[in-house]
Amino acid sequence: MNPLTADAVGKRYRSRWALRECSFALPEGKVVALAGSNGAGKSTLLRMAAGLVRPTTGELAVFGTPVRGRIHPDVAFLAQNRPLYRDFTVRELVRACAAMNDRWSADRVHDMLGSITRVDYDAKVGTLSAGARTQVAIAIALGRLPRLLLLDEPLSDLDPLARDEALRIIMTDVADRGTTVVMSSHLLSELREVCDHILLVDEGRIQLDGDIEEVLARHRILVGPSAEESAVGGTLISGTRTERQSTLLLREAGSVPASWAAAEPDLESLVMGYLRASHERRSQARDAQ
Ligand SMILES: Nc1ncnc2c1ncn2[C@@H]1O[C@H](COP(=O)(O)OP(=O)(O)OP(=O)(O)O)[C@@H](O)[C@H]1O
Repeated sequence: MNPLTADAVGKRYRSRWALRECSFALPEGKVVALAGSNGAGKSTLLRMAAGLVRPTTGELAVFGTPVRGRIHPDVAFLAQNRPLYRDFTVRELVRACAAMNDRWSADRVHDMLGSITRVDYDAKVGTLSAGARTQVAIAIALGRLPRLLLLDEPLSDLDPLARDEALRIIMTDVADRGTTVVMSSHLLSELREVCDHILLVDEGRIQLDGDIEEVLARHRILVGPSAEESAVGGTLISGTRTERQSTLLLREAGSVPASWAAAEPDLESLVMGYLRASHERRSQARDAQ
């Protein structure tokens, strides 16, 4: 069963739509990269999936059950600001979370904290480094034994070593329990190493949704003389141009003139190409007004 589906979901804050007509069905047991530029609607989508924000239109469902204003028992959500009681020690925090959750595995939390991060249980949460705090927050989220883990920017403000540790905790759970993870982030190169699936949101709409390998294989970056651009076949997503040379991102590239070089994009250039396209659409709409 799909861990998370969205059917024509939209969210309006006052007069402005943050998300519109978003439909998707995420596959089970995958690690999903939720990408998009600042203000694209990633947090809004995750908060709606966690039952913290109600959609204005459409419906989200977790394992087939519509999300109606409360978190599904199989879901754990870690918000961007990692809300933790800073005056508690790690031990007190873990005990408090155990008391607050009907379903809880102390062993899981101790495994994660003990063997992977070696966090000091007697340290006050507020005195931990940002990396250690994130690791504690992820370990606690996993204490709920979620089947769907929603993480909003789990890697932001972490140094490369702390990022690696945080990802290791997450991936250990994926390997041990087949958890589905949806992780918003701007760090595409890091996501590429751990994610199977991409959901790209921009302008409040889903721009890309699919298995990363398949999505990359459907696209090509073409570089060649600007004068011959009209001879290139396929669906143009976006391009950058100098007087002599064009660099184009195409979906389902068709005929490629001999003077052009073609290569499969990496995740970063693919996402950049789509974000550039929506930026161009926004500029054109502004110019037309
Ligand atoms: N509570 C709110 N009230 C009014 N507008 C909001 C609220 N929350 C979000 N928005 C607006 O909705 C849009 C989407 O915001 P959201 O935080 O979901 O984006 P995001 O993709 O998570 O951004 P970032 O990458 O910067 O965290 C933005 O324009 C934001 O200003």
